[in-house]
Amino acid sequence: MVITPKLSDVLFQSAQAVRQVLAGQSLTEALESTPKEQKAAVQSISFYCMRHLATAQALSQQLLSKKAPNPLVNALLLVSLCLLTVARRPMPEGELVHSIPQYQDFTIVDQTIKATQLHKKTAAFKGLLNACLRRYLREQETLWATVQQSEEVQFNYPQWWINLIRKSYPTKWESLLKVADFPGPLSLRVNRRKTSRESFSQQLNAANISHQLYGEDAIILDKAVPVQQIPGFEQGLCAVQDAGAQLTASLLPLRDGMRVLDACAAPGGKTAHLLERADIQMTAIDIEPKRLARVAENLHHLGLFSDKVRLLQADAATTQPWWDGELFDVVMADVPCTASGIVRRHPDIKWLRQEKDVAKTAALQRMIVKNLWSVLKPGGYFLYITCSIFPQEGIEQAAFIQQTFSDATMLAAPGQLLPEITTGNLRPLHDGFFYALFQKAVV
Ligand SMILES: C[S@@+](CC[C@H](N)C(=O)[O-])C[C@H]1O[C@@H](n2cnc3c(N)ncnc32)[C@H](O)[C@@H]1O
Repeated sequence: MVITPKLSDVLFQSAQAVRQVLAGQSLTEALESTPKEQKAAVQSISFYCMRHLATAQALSQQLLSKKAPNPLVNALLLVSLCLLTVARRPMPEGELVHSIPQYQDFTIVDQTIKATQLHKKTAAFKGLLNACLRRYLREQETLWATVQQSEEVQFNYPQWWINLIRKSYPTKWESLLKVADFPGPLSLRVNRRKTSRESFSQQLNAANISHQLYGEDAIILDKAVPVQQIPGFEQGLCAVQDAGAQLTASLLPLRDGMRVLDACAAPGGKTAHLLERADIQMTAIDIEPKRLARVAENLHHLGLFSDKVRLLQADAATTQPWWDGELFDVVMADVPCTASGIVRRHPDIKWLRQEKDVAKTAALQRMIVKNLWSVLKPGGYFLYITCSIFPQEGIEQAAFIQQTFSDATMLAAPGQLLPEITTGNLRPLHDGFFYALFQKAVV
């Protein structure tokens, strides 16, 4: 029997998650403490709030004469305002309903007031929230017109981010920003070790899951379904991975027996893809032990773990103490970045990043690259990857690599991959990535 959680409980838990993101935690981490039976509903509402946070914040400022009395009251008001404004937003072409349910206005207000009773920090402010929400319903046209003056509200990004994208992409900045309004499609990578893409595609057809093929190994579902409904998912026939992230394996000239270093591996999507494609000696490192544990889990699940795989918790910016002194044929540097290319899947990133993080992250990327170049064999391949669309982390880093290493030759690679909206389709097939491939000269 499916138990539908009470909306008041869901609103309260969503407010808890939003409050945690506003305090600096990622939404994924914040949702870890959500009760299981409320998880799906809370996830859908809190993700929606992250997509439309600037609008809700601007409306809330109009409604409150001063700062919210505490962060939880603030978050509950933001969540309610997000839900009250669902009907005003456009939907992707061909979709009849939003990814979150639409409730009647009076239901949202009533359930928000009930939610205030769930915590002592909100209970005393029932009257305040009631007054704000009722005023929103009375004056929404005027309030909406006022807040819409701001670019932050129009695009639901911090102003520095809007400015940076406009400066970097003067002809397509608006569509690049709008990409984050809707979740990305569910994309799968077919595990070549267990099945072929053709046979897997037939299994999906038999299960009435419509889809399209992309690149060499990807399958993009026309409509997302829970992964448990995907045939063979539990058996590791496929894994969830954005189609843009799957270009990695096609770019590298992998051959059996090669020594490959995946220098920033967790959670292991690209590690797994390379292991599906060739019998390589894989060293996968990551600085975060908790994230590294997920690489192991994912490789086991997909049947890719063997004595040819070494997983090490290590810092890619130094060779001490993890490197055994033997050079690698291939180094893959999927470096830590702002993740500005994947905001439609992680909309909390827009609010967690700060302008200063761009330069800080770019500096770390350079340290990592400098170190990793030293462990690459002459004649070996070096693939630099980020899931960012900021040029400081992409094209400018590729130029840095060329200038810094006189023995680096740049080979053909996609460069900046943008999640572009094509005519009418608000859901690009892949996220934003940057790929640059180099070969080290043989001296
Ligand atoms: C973009 S993610 C990698 C995604 C992964 N390649 C995949 O396809 O699943 C970047 C990773 O770099 C790790 N990281 C950050 N700083 C690092 C460092 N100094 N050394 C090694 N790993 C680092 C992070 O913990 C994170 O898991």
